[in-house]
Amino acid sequence: MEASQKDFETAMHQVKLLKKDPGNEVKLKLYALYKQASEGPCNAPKPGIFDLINKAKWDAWNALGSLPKETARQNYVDLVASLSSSESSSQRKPGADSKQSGYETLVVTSEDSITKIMFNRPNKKNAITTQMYHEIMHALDAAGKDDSAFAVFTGNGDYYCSGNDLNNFTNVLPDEVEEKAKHFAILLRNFVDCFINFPKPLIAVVNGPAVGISVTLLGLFDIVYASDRATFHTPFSHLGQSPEGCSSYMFPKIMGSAKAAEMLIFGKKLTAREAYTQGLVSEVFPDSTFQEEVWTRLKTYSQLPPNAMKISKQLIRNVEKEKLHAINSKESSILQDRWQSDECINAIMNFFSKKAKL
Ligand SMILES: CCCCCCCCCCC/C=C/C(=O)SCCNC(=O)CCNC(=O)[C@H](O)C(C)(C)COP(=O)(O)OP(=O)(O)OC[C@H]1O[C@@H](n2cnc3c(N)ncnc32)[C@H](O)[C@@H]1OP(=O)(O)O
Repeated sequence: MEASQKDFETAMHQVKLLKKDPGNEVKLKLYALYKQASEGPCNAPKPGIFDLINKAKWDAWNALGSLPKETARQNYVDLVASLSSSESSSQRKPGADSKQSGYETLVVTSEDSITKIMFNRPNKKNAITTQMYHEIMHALDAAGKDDSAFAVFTGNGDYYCSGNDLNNFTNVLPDEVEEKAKHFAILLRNFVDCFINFPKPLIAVVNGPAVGISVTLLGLFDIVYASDRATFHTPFSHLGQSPEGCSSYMFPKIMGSAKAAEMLIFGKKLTAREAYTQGLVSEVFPDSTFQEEVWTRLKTYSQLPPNAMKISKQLIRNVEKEKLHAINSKESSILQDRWQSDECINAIMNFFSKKAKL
């Protein structure tokens, strides 16, 4: 049914009740539709080029050409209805309805133009199970296509993430090891590829200790904020394994080969301050104010023009994309062999016999 004059008047009243400024672009659209609906095609003289505000209004109205009054009225009523409904949904309790369904190991929310992907196995220090690898890939794919400005990873509980869930190694029968190792190498390669390919700014909010692959991936993030309680640990040699997440290339590039070697070969654990000094972390915050300071800042950044941010991210990252894919492929194939080695199998058995807490 077409909008009536009464609907139009009600919409004009609703506009005045909007609590949030809808922004200049929307206000110009409202103005143009209002003028077209009430007076028809633009008939006012064109303002001078330095009369910027009136010229913008005139341009918006004039751009509607010969749009019929009834259509303009309908479009005006529809636009106001969408503004009112998005305002009332944004007034709902934060997080109440923004949580995306279909995830068991993550909490994925979209609010304030930010897609937040939270590791959600706090009792297991957010260790990454095979299900979680798949859910993260799915969440990244969706976040790359949704209307958020950027994606943020963080952890629920006291840990950011304790890396690969070592239970991924259990339940593998001796005659299945070769096949499983091949399968996991493909999974790992695809998983890391999702981070290399992610088109928007990618931010880590490292709320606590980070281990293994959750650390190496940080080299593929654009910004890393850390609580001063966070630590960064890549105990690959202890586990009979080798670096992944493109860290064999990104870490020496970020922190220099001497510092990267200490982390990736000897498993030196860094404090948040050390990680900051070495360029892995953008900024460190006191744990007591971490969440508040970081999210306030991210909300402000999320209001910047999203396409500009996306293009800048891609300019920074795309030069090395092919190289990173090749490195990822190499690291995954080396790990495929490592997982079948005695060094690795013994280290995993040690973890489960609780002989070797890292
Ligand atoms: C055949 C081929 C299969 C290949 C499969 C490979 C799949 C892809 C691999 C990609 C490459 C990734 C590499 C890495 O990430 S290497 C790093 C791996 N992570 C670790 O080695 C950390 C192990 N955990 C610990 O050392 C400690 O738990 C930790 C220091 C993190 C915390 O110690 P704390 O004493 O504070 O707490 P608990 O140990 O009591 O932990 C609480 C419970 O959480 C469980 N937990 C924690 N981390 C892990 C983990 N990574 N894997 C599995 N389980 C984990 C821990 O066991 C406790 O559980 P319970 O309460 O049930 O005992």
